[in-house]
Amino acid sequence: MEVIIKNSYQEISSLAAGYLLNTVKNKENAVLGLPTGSTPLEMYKIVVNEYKKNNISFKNIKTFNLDEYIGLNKTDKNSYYFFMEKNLFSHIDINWANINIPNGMTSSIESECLNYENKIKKAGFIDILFLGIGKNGHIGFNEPAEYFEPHTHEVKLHQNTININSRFFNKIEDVPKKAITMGIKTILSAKKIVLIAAGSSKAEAISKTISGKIDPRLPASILQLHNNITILLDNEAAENIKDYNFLKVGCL
Ligand SMILES: O=P(O)(O)OC[C@H]1O[C@](O)(CO)[C@@H](O)[C@@H]1O
Repeated sequence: MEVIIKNSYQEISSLAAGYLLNTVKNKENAVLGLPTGSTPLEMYKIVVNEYKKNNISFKNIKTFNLDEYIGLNKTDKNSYYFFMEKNLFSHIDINWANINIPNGMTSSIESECLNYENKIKKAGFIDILFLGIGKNGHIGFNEPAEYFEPHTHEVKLHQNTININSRFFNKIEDVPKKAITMGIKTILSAKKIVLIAAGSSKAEAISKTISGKIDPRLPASILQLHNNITILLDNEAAENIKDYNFLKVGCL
């Protein structure tokens, strides 16, 4: 695990954007795994700005999003499809046929999940996957559980995730109770993972992710098994890390 700690959210967002842009520059048909949530917002802003300034093309890039709520239309301002369109896809020259986000309005969740897995496999797996992390250690929408769900699946959201995400909705009752998410094996099959976390609310989950026991009750802890992962933290998200001498730490 490579852990990089910077002073600010802005700095880690620039680093994350750099990983994304370099991947696109170096491999014109790269496959990107993309997150939603508040954390990657600045990364997307930087990517869009750089795209406008430089000669970068996303024409042959394929993307797979981590998750989507069940029951929200693409046009719903809280759907992750809408989020991605607003914050990234409508600003770049990506081919819309290359965008993949689980369909939360499908009539068959089982076949949607299976198709999603097959599409990732057919694309040659994800070259670089960006992750946020929930306060409870969730990645994508893989909530704390008794076991790791390997593949893309339907998940029942935990009440604390519903509470936290209710800030985006008019009222808590409007927050969907279920979602479709990539599974843990799907996530680990990415060739490179970049996890971004900012703020002290993530500090406990981050210290357990980095040096806690690998435990499905803290889903991100499984990332210890990935052989090419970079964790980008601001000082606050890093404040609970006690002993990282065994890690390759870049602290600038
Ligand atoms: O970046 P935020 O808004 O703190 O969200 C953290 C996590 O929560 C989710 O948005 C889902 O609740 C994830 O997609 C994200 O990784």
